[in-house]
Amino acid sequence: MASLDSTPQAVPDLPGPAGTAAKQIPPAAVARLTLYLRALNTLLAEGVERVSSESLAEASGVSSATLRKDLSHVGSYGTRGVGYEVQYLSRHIAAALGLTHDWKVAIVGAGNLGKALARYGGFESRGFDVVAIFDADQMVVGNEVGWLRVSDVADLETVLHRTGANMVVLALPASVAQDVCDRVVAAGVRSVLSFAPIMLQVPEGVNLRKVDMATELQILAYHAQRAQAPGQTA
Ligand SMILES: NC(=O)c1ccc[n+]([C@@H]2O[C@H](COP(=O)([O-])OP(=O)(O)OC[C@H]3O[C@@H](n4cnc5c(N)ncnc54)[C@H](O)[C@@H]3O)[C@@H](O)[C@H]2O)c1
Repeated sequence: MASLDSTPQAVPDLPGPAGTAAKQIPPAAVARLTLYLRALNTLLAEGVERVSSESLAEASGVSSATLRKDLSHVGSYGTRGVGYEVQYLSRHIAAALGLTHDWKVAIVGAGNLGKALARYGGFESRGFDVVAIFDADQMVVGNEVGWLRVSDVADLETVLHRTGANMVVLALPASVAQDVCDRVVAAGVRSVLSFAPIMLQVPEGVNLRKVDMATELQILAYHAQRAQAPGQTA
């Protein structure tokens, strides 16, 4: 086990005030940190103050060795025989993931997907405030979605600026996604999540993530048919 020390102190790889980590955390570790954070927040809600690496690893579905290695990226080592202080570690991970930053999310496209996302109540508690939703269809503009009113995409730049949106979700047809993405980027937004089934181009310095459920389903289908094939195990 690595040397163990849970004293709350400044660590070299904690994020700066803008939420940018001084040291790059490997993408797979970033994904697992979100799992640890969820488990820690459940423990916090239950009033648990300390947790062993074994228990936290089990609650997150990883091995304790992986957990300890991942946590070394955020500079939190826990105390041998005592474990991790739940609130301290949760704050550390949230800071490393940039979740102490004030994230304001705008959704472009108020169709089936955009409306469902805007109405989902689970983003706010995870640090994401949905501040605007846009559409181009004048039959949709002005409609209420949750507590928001659909803005005209013609006013995209003005509304992004007024609301301080710093993340944009594209829930648009593929045919218009690149044009809208270009406008979003030109308006100064540096984080874009796209559901549109098309490869988008963004300049360097802009983070683009694509969600493709169809691809995920295809991967599942591949594993399912392999598991069903005679002589194969899952
Ligand atoms: N990746 C995934 O897992 C996944 C899952 C579902 C849908 N999708 C994709 O997400 C997108 C949205 O799906 P949906 O079911 O909500 O479609 P939808 O047709 O219900 O909604 C699209 C909305 O975009 C609006 N729109 C069109 N052009 C626009 C523009 N220039 N500016 C602003 N708004 C504009 C339309 O008026 C419409 O309201 C589609 O591209 C779909 O293929 C992806």
